[in-house]
Amino acid sequence: MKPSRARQLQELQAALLMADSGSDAPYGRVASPGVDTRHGVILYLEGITVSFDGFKALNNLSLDIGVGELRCVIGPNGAGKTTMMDVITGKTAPTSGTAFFGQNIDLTKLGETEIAHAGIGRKFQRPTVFENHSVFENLELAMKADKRVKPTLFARLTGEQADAIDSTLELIRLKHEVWRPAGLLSHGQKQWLEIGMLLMQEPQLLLLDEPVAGMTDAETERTGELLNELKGRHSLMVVEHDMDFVASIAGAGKVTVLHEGSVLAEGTMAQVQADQRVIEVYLGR
Ligand SMILES: Nc1ncnc2c1ncn2[C@@H]1O[C@H](COP(=O)(O)OP(=O)(O)OP(=O)(O)O)[C@@H](O)[C@H]1O
Repeated sequence: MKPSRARQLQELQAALLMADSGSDAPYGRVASPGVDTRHGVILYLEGITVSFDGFKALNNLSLDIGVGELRCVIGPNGAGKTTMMDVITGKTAPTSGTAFFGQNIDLTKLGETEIAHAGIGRKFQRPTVFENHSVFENLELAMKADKRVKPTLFARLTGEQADAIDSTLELIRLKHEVWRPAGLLSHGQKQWLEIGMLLMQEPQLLLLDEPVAGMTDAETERTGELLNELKGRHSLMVVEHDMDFVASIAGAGKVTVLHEGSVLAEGTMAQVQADQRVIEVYLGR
């Protein structure tokens, strides 16, 4: 017999809670303690060094991201992009340096789950959606705990909850797939759904690791539009290898080029593309 929807929701919520307590928890759960962004900066990294047995994966890295900014980060293999995201999300402790979320939240003193709760969402390369459950259920389950519907048979979404799901569906272009099991979506649609699940947590800063890897050209283009729609409402850091994609979404915004664990160059896409050091270490390869 098919399990009831209430039962399915209970199981899913239990799975999410378990994921929450684990070190790889991708989604935050509780209200942000309040990020002080009065200076217009959402993320400050200063002099961050990460040494692995003496090898510096990050070497005195400094970088700021403004509130509402869409920042693209590029760099050749081994430049330190993943390590930098690991530091921001509390997965890796820096050997030295400071990392602040807004003015007041010292990321080096928090664990992964606390950082997710504080308002930093991370999208890994591979989509991790609940394949047997519909697009709607995936979004419903990802909703912040205090806003989520109780898993009872008679549970109803409030108007506010329904609106949040509806506007996210619109944003991630999955309104026409709302009852489709997530496992039947295309790769690109799964990636959008996972972005939607992160958005249900209302993060202030979203880190996206190669969001268009494996996507078709049409999906890539739509993802670019989506990220530009998110800009302003959220602050975004997009780590990408696909230069054409970065060129298409960066607009007049800043692009940061990492190399050997440090910032090699920073500026508009046109500026970094014209930078001789960048051409040598990355674009020229
Ligand atoms: N746990 C670790 N122990 C030892 N060295 C590591 C560890 N993690 C990363 N490194 C090294 O640190 C450097 C930076 O790695 P990182 O994965 O951050 O680079 P990346 O820019 O994300 O590369 P890619 O584009 O290939 O994903 C690499 O030389 C990598 O081999």
